[in-house]
Amino acid sequence: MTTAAPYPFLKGHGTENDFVVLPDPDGSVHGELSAERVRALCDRRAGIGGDGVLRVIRVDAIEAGRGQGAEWFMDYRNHDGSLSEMCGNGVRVFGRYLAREGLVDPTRPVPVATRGGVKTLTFAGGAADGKITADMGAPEVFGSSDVSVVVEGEKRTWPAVHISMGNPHAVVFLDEGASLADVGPLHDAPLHDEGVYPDGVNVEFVVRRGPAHVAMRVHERGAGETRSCGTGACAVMVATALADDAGRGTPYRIDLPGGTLSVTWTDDDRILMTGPAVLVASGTTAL
Ligand SMILES: N[C@@H](CCC[C@H](N)C(=O)O)C(=O)O
Repeated sequence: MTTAAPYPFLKGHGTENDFVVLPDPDGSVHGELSAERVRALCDRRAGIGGDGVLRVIRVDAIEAGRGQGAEWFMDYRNHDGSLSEMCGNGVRVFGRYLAREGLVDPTRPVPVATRGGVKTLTFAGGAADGKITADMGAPEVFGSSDVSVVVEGEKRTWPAVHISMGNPHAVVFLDEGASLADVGPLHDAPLHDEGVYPDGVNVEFVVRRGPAHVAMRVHERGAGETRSCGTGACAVMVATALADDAGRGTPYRIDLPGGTLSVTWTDDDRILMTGPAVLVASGTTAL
């Protein structure tokens, strides 16, 4: 691997879904950010460590003319260097960085361009340091009977609900009385139908905790089991609200190993996800 000149990075997380943030406003620092470099940065022993990388780059430097009013593009990469359309925890961390650096005005909605379209961030109380709500747009629900997930170690197959939040999800409801630990270790990616998910899938396992309240574990495409997944929490909320036949506008509490997110499905078919976003370190690296 080639060694780069030292360049700035930050480390942040949203409900312990953690990211290496790479400021690269005009695209001159990283050029074509290689999968190899992403893997080196995300390595938890030899690198900085993270579930993914968030490159902060101006729309004009990467997708000129496609920002629909957004100035900034979240160039998201998974831990293994693969691309994803969207990252829900990542976009809040991305917004935290922009607000902290004075690159956006947190008293106003902030549009962020992603491969999954423009997502708009709202900062609680207009403050740069409170919770952040991401308007994740409309979910796509593809049905509930023809998708299954197999966790090899447990030799179990579950039906799953196929939902897209820009990226693909399979939501599995465990039987009443089951616990999330019953799924067993999620070291390997759950098996899934390649015909349904040709580009892989994020798999969520869900138990109910009470009215409009669930808990979940997630195995992320390109990252393994993580402590949280924002788009996964949104997919889980949609699947649960459909199962509940719930009216729109009810906030659902989604507990994850790394924290709690609140997700609401609006009357006009948008998913609003609210949660924390934290920057914990900054420095330079030549990785
Ligand atoms: N952790 C993210 C999702 C990241 C992308 C995902 N692994 C994929 O490949 O689609 C989130 O918070 O949404």
